[in-house]
Amino acid sequence: MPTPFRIGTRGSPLALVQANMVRDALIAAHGWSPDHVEIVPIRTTGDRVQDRALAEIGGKALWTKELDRALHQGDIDCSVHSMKDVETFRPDWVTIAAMLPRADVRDRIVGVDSVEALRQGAVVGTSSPRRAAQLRKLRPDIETVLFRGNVDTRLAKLAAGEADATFLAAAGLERLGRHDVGIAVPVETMLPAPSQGAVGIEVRADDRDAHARIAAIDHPVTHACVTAERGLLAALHADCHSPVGALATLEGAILTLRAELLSEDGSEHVHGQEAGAPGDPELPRTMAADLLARAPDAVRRLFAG
Ligand SMILES: NCc1[nH]cc(CCC(=O)O)c1CC(=O)O
Repeated sequence: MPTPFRIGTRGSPLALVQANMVRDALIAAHGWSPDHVEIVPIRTTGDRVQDRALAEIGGKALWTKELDRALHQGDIDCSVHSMKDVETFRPDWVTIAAMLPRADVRDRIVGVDSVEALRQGAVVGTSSPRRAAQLRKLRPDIETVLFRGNVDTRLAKLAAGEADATFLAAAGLERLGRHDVGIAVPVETMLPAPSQGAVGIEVRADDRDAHARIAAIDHPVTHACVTAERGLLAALHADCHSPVGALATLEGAILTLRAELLSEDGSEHVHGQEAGAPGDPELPRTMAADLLARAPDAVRRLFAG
């Protein structure tokens, strides 16, 4: 029997579904037999710590540190991530070799049918600085409380009356088969997090075999859009503390990047939209410079880098 190709993943239900999508794609692309691919779940600090905001306890590295170590040591051949959870700046020894086709990029609101339908003074559970700021931009009367944990934990908190509503990414809900949960919020109302809905696969930069195998399942449209969104984050020196929404779309040969930066309470904000060639690293850089130049002080201060 050949040595199986090892796919490293976090152990959460969503992460395992996404790892299985990668497994299925590899089997289909290479005609491999199912026992040629092995899924290796790895428990991360981010999975263990559920009671504080992600930003507070160390950011996106919490989801990637243990997986990085396993990849670096050669315990796994690739690692699968929600691109939204992948740090803006990655070490040189690792390469994002592919992205799967993106799912619905929108947030879903759970508990009420829309942002507009929230009662005056409602309480909304979220730990996302972006969602809190975007919500309070539209509805300054609303209060936010900390909500973390997996989908079921958050829904249980909602059912227990800890909040009137919460937000969850449509992508995660769909991949978990929870099509019944929540109502999609239009991107015009809440611009999604950069990379939301995209699954990425990393390999060691020096592992040419793994790179070739993984590159075969790449979805170039998703890859181009998410690369532009991540380029914007890099140019802004932004991370998971930063209230920023961004969404790139590709139609024909034109990539359109939309972005919004907000102050923490959402009272100040700046929005931009620019079109250009996919893969042009100048597009997100120019956009970042333009947004920062136009941003009110309370916003620019958050992106001082
Ligand atoms: N920050 C946690 C996280 N990372 C990826 C997803 C969902 C899947 C995705 O957006 O790709 C979620 C949950 C959420 O935001 O509701």
